[in-house]
Amino acid sequence: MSLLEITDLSIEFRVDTGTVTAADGVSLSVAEGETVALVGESGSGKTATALSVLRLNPEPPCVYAGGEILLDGRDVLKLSEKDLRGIRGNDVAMVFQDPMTSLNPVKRVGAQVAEVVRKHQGASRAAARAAAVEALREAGIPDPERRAAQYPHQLSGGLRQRVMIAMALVGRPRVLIADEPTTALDVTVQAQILELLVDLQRRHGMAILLITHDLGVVAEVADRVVVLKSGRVVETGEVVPLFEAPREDYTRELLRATPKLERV
Ligand SMILES: Nc1ncnc2c1ncn2[C@@H]1O[C@H](COP(=O)(O)OP(=O)(O)OP(=O)(O)O)[C@@H](O)[C@H]1O
Repeated sequence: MSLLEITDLSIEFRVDTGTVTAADGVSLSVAEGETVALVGESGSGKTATALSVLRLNPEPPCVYAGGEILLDGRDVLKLSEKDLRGIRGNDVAMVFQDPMTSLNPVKRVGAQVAEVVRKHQGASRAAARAAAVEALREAGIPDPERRAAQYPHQLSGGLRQRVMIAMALVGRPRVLIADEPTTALDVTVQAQILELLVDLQRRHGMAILLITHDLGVVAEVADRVVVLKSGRVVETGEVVPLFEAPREDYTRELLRATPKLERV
């Protein structure tokens, strides 16, 4: 059994104007050390599906109308809020598109990472600060001591994303969910962040669920791909064979929108 096994998942948002079905019988799995990409056009249900792994869709209006999400054999949909708190950041961590909205603008980044260290390891203030600098170094931030003393706005977008990755990895998660982690960055920096994720995965053997609309990114880093359309999986398979011979017109359309595909 894979580390993460989503089976027949249905997610609904029950809003004033009616019910929006964000996932309609989605099944996918991610094994240890594997990267699975979730692709699809805007509104296809990628983020709602990914957030459901940590039960982070707001309930209400979100209702999990069916299916299961097994994390190491435990169904996330049946867990108490207390158990979920134990999973978030420990077993499963997330990295989002825009680090500026997740980082506190008036706190030095080192202190923000140290806070996460203290939460996970209960370390002393000094030990947490040292561990934070190490985490920043591991995330490929040059001169991490100096950077730790800076505020988010003093860092480039790429460095801010590295800070977020450092924070996500402090709890040594077994699953990392990366939702459009490079979309806000320019192309060169995108490639560096993807390389960092691949490198960290090799070192720690994490399972990565990567949400992106960019099939170029998928071609570079993913092992398998799951194609979503209107909340349904229309096609799934290993990246290279699927990209070479997509079965569905929808996948072909997505591929046509991608200028060039390369693998690192
Ligand atoms: N909190 C919410 N309340 C109401 N509807 C929601 C909520 N979150 C998502 N939805 C709806 O669920 C559907 C799927 O949205 P989701 O964000 O998962 O798509 P996506 O594939 O991630 O799109 P994008 O690439 O634009 O982020 C959409 O119709 C969206 O409007």
